[in-house]
Amino acid sequence: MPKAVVLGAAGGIGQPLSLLLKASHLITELSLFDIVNTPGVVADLSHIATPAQVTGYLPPNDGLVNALKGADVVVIPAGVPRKPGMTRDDLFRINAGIVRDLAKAIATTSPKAFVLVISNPVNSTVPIFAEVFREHGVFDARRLFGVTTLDVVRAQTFVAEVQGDGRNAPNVTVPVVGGHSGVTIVPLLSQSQPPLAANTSEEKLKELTHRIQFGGDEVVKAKDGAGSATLSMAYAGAEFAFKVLRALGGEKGIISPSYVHLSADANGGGVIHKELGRPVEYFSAPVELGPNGVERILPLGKVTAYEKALLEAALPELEGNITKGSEFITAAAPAKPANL
Ligand SMILES: NC(=O)c1ccc[n+]([C@@H]2O[C@H](COP(=O)([O-])OP(=O)(O)OC[C@H]3O[C@@H](n4cnc5c(N)ncnc54)[C@H](O)[C@@H]3O)[C@@H](O)[C@H]2O)c1
Ligand SMILES: O=C(O)C[C@H](O)C(=O)O
Repeated sequence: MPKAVVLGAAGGIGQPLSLLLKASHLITELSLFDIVNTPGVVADLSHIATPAQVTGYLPPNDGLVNALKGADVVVIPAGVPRKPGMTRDDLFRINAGIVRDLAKAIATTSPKAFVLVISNPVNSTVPIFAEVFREHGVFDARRLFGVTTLDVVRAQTFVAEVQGDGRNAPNVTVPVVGGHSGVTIVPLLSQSQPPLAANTSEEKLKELTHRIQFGGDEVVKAKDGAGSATLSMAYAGAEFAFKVLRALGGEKGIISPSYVHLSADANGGGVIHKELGRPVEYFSAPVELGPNGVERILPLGKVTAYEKALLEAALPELEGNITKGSEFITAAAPAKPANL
């Protein structure tokens, strides 16, 4: 039975996420790391009568390394959240260095683990992980995931509300693709199941799209300086982690959108490149999960002219975010000695 690790476990997301993981019977070991307050979180969770045995670690010494030893799945909500008026990209200055250091520890301690990145800006932090893993010779695109599940969860909820039955949210499916910030979040509302009413106005479609793209801002505004989504993110992060764990356990046919390097499937994301009309390195698309991680990236399928325009609007920002993340590592790498 697998070991799950949470890095940033004492934070706003980390605590409820660790609770949901502790409550799950899919894991037997739950290892928590944070730079503060881990012992209290561990003491609290360890009284819950579920199989997972909880251990906690702090820096300095080998806290992070010990937390990561033998990890099968590492979930990462470490880093600072937004305040009103900030974009996710504004978090790069602080979070890029945090995730780089966590990535180095994973690369050297648990290079085979599935890595689920929540820390923002996800569009850039995932490329940071990939480049650090590449530098250490352990990059496997099939095992690195940007967690975009919250966008899907929001889409389910908001579409069910528009359909007049909020209670049906768990039965609604809406693919949400692209990235995880503003216009890079692209809901494919034409593929909603159950479908939106045929007479849904263009205005309503735009309103719904905007709400899914900027749902995070609603929470940041309501929290008024006290952070961003934590509880809904913990729910979404756990939901995705459970899918990964079930696939790891051999369950077949599990599909979930996730932000991945498109080399993760056998044809290198060729289907998506064709659909988008240009190559893009990372993209959130529905992926089929298996015991080795990504088994297959599914095509986006039929999109409307409106959705095509949304995809076109998403790509420049997404590509800029990807380059920023990758170059944070590659530009800092020492130059290779010239071949004499
Ligand atoms: N992917 C998504 O959909 C999504 C959704 C919500 C929030 N987020 C992001 O998740 C991150 C965390 O949000 P939060 O609300 O939990 O913030 P928070 O400030 O409440 O918690 C962050 C935790 O990270 C810890 N931390 C900082 N540096 C660390 C390090 N080097 N190693 C380990 N832990 C470290 C902090 O001590 C803190 O406990 C933010 O970047 C936020 O933007 C992403
Ligand atoms: O909005 C944020 O900054 C946090 C998160 O990315 C979200 O979508 O809620």
